Amino acid sequence: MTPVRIALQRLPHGDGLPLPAYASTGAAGLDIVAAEAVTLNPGERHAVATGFAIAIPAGFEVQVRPRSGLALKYGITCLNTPGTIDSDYRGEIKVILINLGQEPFAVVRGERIAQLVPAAVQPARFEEVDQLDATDRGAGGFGSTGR
Ligand SMILES: O=c1ccn([C@H]2C[C@H](O)[C@@H](COP(=O)(O)OP(=O)(O)OP(=O)(O)O)O2)c(=O)[nH]1
Ligand SMILES: [Mg+2]
Repeated sequence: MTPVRIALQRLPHGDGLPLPAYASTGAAGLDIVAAEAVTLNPGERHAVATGFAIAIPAGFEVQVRPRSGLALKYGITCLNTPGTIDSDYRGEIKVILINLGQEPFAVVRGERIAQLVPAAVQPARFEEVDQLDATDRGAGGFGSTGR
């Protein structure tokens, strides 16, 4: 599939850092690195700078997702996962990391901290009605089909 082109502007503190990049041929996400060094104590969160801003074409979004290795080994994840980058956002991309582990975690500048997954957006319009159509499930949810 032809990749969608996303313009990227490097910010001064992003100097020398690699661009978002796929770590393998079939990777879904492009890994992004921290533009700052910060230590997260257990339970602490921080919007980690990436040193770049982007202009996503209309009709697309970019999701910010955690890396499973950091989550499994250190309890480091994205608090708002998946983070949503709107196509009209022109500020710096930040990664809201939280340390759910037991030990302090040092984010090193240049270390891969998350991944970006571009996705098509389906616009919708909510229309108020008096009655919804009936289904077998009805209002059942939250474990209604069993554990
Ligand atoms: O992980 C994230 C999530 C969001 N953003 C930026 C891009 C996004 O377009 C903007 C707003 O994000 P969101 O809509 O999730 O947050 P909000 O609390 O609704 O803020 P706003 O009122 O600015 O939309 O913040 C990031 O840089 N990283
Ligand atoms: Mg919003």
